[in-house]
Amino acid sequence: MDPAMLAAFMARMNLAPDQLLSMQGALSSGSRGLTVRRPPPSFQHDMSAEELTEFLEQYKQWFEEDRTIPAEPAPLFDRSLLISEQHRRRAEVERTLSQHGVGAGVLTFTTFVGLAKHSSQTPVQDLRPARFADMLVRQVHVGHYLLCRIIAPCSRMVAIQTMIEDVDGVAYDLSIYNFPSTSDCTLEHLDALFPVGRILALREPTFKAPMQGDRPLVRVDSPTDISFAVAGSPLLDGVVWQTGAMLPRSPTTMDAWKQRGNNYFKASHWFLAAFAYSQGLSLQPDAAVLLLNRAEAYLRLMYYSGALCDAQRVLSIEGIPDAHAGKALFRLAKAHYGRAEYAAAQKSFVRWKNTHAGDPAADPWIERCRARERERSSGEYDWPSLYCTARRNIRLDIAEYTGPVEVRTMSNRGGGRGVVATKELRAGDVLMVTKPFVSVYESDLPKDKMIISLDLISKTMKDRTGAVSLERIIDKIYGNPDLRDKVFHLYAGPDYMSPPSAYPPVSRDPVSVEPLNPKVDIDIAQLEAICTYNNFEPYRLETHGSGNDKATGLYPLASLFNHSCSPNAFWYCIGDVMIIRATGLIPAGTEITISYCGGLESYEDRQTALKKHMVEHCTCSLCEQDRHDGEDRLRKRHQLQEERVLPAVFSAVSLAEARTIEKDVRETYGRTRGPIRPLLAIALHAVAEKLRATGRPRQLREALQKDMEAFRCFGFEVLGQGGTQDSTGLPIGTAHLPAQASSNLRGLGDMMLRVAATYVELGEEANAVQWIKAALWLTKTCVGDGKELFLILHEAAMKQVNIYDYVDRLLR
Ligand SMILES: C[S@@+](CC[C@H](N)C(=O)[O-])C[C@H]1O[C@@H](n2cnc3c(N)ncnc32)[C@H](O)[C@@H]1O
Repeated sequence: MDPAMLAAFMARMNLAPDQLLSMQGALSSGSRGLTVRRPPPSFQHDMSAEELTEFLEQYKQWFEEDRTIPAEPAPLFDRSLLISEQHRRRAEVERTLSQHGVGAGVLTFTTFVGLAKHSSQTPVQDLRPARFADMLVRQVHVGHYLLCRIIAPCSRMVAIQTMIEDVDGVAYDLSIYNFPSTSDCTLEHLDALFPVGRILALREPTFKAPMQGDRPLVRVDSPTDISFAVAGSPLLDGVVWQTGAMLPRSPTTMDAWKQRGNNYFKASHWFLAAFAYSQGLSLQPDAAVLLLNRAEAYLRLMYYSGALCDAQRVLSIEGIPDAHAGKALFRLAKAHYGRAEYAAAQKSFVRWKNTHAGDPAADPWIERCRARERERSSGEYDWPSLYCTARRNIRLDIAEYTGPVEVRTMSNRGGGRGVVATKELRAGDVLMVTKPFVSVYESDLPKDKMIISLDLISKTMKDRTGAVSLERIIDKIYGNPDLRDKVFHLYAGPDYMSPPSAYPPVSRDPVSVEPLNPKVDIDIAQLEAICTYNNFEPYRLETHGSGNDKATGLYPLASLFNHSCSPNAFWYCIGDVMIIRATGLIPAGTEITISYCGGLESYEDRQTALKKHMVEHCTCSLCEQDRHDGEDRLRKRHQLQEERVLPAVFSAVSLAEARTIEKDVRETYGRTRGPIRPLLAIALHAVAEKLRATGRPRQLREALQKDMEAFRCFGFEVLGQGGTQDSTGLPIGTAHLPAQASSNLRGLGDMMLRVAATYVELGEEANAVQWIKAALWLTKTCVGDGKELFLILHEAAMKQVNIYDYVDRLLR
């Protein structure tokens, strides 16, 4: 920095002349330094659950302690040294990436969620400009924006990192988090978004003390806090850069931007294409081709709100050529479809068809619109076909359905709301079929990158699908600003204002998407809390919860259900579609609960899972009974579950040893508790399997007894071993499904079929048929449909015990 600039800076900082010397010393070394603070506790990847909780407590304490250090001026750093430092970082990242490309292992990143962070809610035009000289470290500059210019190429860890200068030529690091399209992008992609010379206006920036060293940095968490000040922007009026002009090498005409956008589009870089078209549009706002092209790019990005607005704008331009109008109409129709406005979509597709005689392009779309409308009004779906599609493609195209339920105020629940039945419901009734706002599956993510996200709200570690889901939600709101309330009206915990009592929020009109100057505010801290309180780990029926495809999904409507470990409704997913059904009779007006912790057997596991969802103390009947069994029994049961009640153990031990395990598990349940004893059910069935393996009639009969008891322990009403039946003629009661149904649907059906196979072996066909019918009833009630899906779901189990053909014939 030249002496004149330094003097100007000193004057702005209100620093006395005698401070100049130390300041100058700091220029090259940065040694004047910030207040020394103790280093944060360090995280180890192999921490136990207890150590992790302890670490997260300590980290939070450290963070809060750090916040009590008063804000202070930042030391100055030599601009050219910072630039060369950033070039060095960039080269390092390039090296790492090129080595990484040849299989150098997994890159691991750690991030924290749940720390205080500011996101601006004030439009940039209502803010006042600030310069670094006005800014203090450890301060959020509310009421101001920082006009800055990128002076070195980007690098990245979790955040995008670069170097910026303000109008005075004072330079510091900039970290940008959560910017759309950048989570796994190349450095060239970053260069296109944030090239050297790009001018940004950062709304209400946070100037942060660094974790290491003493170089403070500007941290931007919300992408909506960034406005891109392009040529002609009023933000640049009268601005003179001390270090001289420095324009990014970018197009200066609308046509050149269009060309650039088209190049990106051809390379499937949809966001970069939309970004380029937006820059062209800043030069010529009514350029129909740019709007049309951007609408198409937005469709690919699933920015349906943006696509709809752009297409509408084209259609409103007077004298638009027919070809443009046709394209705009088709894109408008697709945008309506993406927004689940099926009637409006159908109308637009039909309009298009009417002006394109003989062209069948709209026909399949019209058919899809009709199918979606049918699903939405009837709640009826082609489950076998959806199930088969979901095995290849997780994201399913269906319309959502909301059954006879509604959200009501519930003051005894965190968030103050819950879901109730609006009419009497019975086992298997569909309450909701719902799509995620976003979902992320392990299989969506690159194999060579690991993000560990440490959640300081729930004091738990999230898997990387959890970390990525936050980025995806931000991206979706960025491109669909009118959907913001759908997420932001969810419960964010007691640190935030109570959400509105009604849900879902009233639908808003679509909002245009302007990447240069976003029209929506996304509060990242609140969003992180919303994710902690509301995210699901979707259990997919077609993978049978195998755990190979971990996932995180935000299902806003389903998030309104409160938890119970013995719920009156159960849920599962086919692909990414969540289905919620009643477990049994639910009188009108009764609260409907679902389980947040799947089919976890042990009390301890359930409490750990509930911690992630911020349910402090579950008061459901199962938890009450478990607590009544006492801590010793619960500890013993958990230990048995972890060490003994495992398929590998049962297959290795003798029948006598298996019986001992069953006895040990039995003793962990108090005599007086109710019949639901999930771990005992598993042990009993394992013993039954060992008995079956002997093939001897006496043992086969005992196996049947064990399985009957197992069914009772899971929560079925067993009406008799091939004996008494109710009016349905089935050997189990059909008024009620066990809570286990959702997470072990296939397992329970398989068990029934093994019972049937045993009866076949004993020559008691009538009983065998009853149990096959029971398994069929279970599939029908839990998943809908009958034979087709039943045969698919249980094919492996039936083939294993040689009854597939027998069952197939029976059901024909
Ligand atoms: C996904 S939200 C459920 C809907 C929430 N009640 C609302 O008003 O938006 C999860 C939060 O609801 C509350 N909650 C859920 N089940 C509960 C229960 N059984 N008892 C008390 N609060 C519960 C907890 O605060 C939990 O973190």
